[in-house]
Amino acid sequence: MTDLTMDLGEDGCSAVFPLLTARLRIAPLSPADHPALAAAAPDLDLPALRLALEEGSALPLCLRRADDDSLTGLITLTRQGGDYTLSARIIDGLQRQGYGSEALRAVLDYALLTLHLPALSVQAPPAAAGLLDRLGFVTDGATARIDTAAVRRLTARRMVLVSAVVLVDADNRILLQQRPPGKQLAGLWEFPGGKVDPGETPEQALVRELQEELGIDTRSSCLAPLTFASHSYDDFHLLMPVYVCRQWQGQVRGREGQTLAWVPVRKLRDYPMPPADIPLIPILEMWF
Ligand SMILES: Nc1nc2c([nH]c(=O)n2[C@@H]2O[C@H](COP(=O)(O)OP(=O)(O)OP(=O)(O)O)[C@@H](O)[C@H]2O)c(=O)[nH]1
Ligand SMILES: [Mg+2]
Repeated sequence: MTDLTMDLGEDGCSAVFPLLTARLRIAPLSPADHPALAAAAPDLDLPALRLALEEGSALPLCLRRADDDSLTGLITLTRQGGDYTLSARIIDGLQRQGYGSEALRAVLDYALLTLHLPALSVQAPPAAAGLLDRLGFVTDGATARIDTAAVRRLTARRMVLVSAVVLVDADNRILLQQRPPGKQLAGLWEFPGGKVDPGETPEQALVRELQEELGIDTRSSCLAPLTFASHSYDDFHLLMPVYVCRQWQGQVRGREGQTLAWVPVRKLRDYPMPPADIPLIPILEMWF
């Protein structure tokens, strides 16, 4: 039998949570969630959920929007004997916006491929049949069930290699650029860089991208490996080597219409970044 809360430390922290999706942060229910949940879903028995969480027999996961932290829903994994069930609740007024499937993909991935639960079942109202079918559930009467193989098929993603660079100026500030409207993750602040083309090394890709995006010249020898990001987006897995560069020629300018900002490392958290970049912040805080 699996302790559903095994990834939670004594302080409720964990290396796994929050699970991040394109729009959501998914984290175990905490007392700070109670007021919003009680207001949005008064029928939920919050004390019982907290007790089950403390006993390790249930893992209630709160869904909050990453941009404004507003409550979106609750997904609960429950152990009953040797069986594991799932229930999902999207707050009234927020249904049919894709939050359910976005969150369920991440939670199924976590439950079956990280916690290694063998299978999960869900009480399936007829209205959810289409969604559950798309996710890979097999319906039998009022119950739908999904197993590890189906979740692997659901979450299989192509690997995309992207090189990025932390450009550091003489005042130890770091260059961020804002993703322009119309692109994926528009409005978020990222490190310059881009996809590695076939036949290119990650360093060659960066030298090219820095010229295309910022109009500056540098060389592979000026790019020192710093760290990497590895993150599953809904439709691909991003693997992103991150370099640091302090030497280049030319004046940095946004050649693709993007807004630029030179940011002292202590201010990085003021700039909303793509989920893949969040784990990079403490590393930069340590180094700069
Ligand atoms: N450059 C860059 N890309 C990032 C970062 N973080 C992150 O998730 N990505 C993701 O990596 C993917 C590729 O980046 P990109 O859009 O810059 O690729 P690109 O320059 O080749 O652009 P293009 O495909 O529009 O020609 C995007 O989905 C982007 O959201 C980051 O810090 N820098
Ligand atoms: Mg780019």
